Amino acid sequence: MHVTLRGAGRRYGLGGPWVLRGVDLDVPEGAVFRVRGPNGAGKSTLLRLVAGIDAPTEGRVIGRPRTAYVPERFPPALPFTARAYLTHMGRIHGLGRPTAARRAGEWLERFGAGAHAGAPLAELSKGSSQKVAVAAALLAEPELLVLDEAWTGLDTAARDTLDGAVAERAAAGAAVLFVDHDPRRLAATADATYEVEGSTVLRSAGVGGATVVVDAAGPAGHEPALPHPHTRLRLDPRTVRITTDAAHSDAVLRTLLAADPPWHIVAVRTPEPTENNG
Ligand SMILES: Nc1ncnc2c1ncn2[C@@H]1O[C@H](COP(=O)(O)OP(=O)(O)OP(=O)(O)O)[C@@H](O)[C@H]1O
Repeated sequence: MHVTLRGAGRRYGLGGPWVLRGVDLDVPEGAVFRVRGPNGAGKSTLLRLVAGIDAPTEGRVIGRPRTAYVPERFPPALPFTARAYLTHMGRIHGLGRPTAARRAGEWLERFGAGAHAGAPLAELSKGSSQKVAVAAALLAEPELLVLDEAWTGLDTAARDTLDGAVAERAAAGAAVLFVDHDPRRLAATADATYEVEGSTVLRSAGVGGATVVVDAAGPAGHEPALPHPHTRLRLDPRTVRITTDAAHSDAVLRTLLAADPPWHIVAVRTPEPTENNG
């Protein structure tokens, strides 16, 4: 089962600014999608809507796969040991107690936290708490895995383990949506990148390939006719921001310049792929 956002918008408080608006996003089975954007753009907000732990202020979220969500900050002060917490989470996800307890132990071992199984959560280090948080998400074998900077605080070995576990879940047909500040994170696994920009969510071109951003000005209110794969964002009545991949950017520019009346190219830029913007 996949999850779809239709015209989804979220704002906090009465009359607060729209963090997200008019978001259409389809997260199909087996897809691994990265979400990028500057601090405060609304990435966590988007992930909470997709994970179903927050509801949109307007618009709809369609489909509710069995979901596991790892938040940016894991509440560490729960009155459980690591093993008991994981077993409890497994039970919530419908596992029998023996299976939940066995998987709890296996995932703690896999993340190099086996020694902490009997430790109260409140006494764990930040990194060890994070291992428990990702183990809790993985042991339920969710259909949708939502990871909000879940790698932060993990040691190198645990990061690699999480990369591998995400690839495994995707291969098993689960959908994965993640935010991470390392641009190389899951580069080989991710199918697409979505940019949260100006309260909308735009699909970037291929993850490995360069993205080209073209700002073009034309007659007020006109939409450029572009047969090439791209996303667009209206910046003002005359100006449209077109994002495409490098392979199509020349054709996009030619089409804009050959239009009648021609579009004026205001700016062309290639966002640095190593830009540390999540
Ligand atoms: N619960 C909340 N109540 C009020 N405002 C909120 C709440 N959650 C988020 N916001 C606001 O919504 C905007 C987007 O926040 P969000 O956490 O989604 O951004 P982000 O892209 O994940 O940021 P970062 O990269 O810093 O983690 C921010 O202006 C933030 O202050």
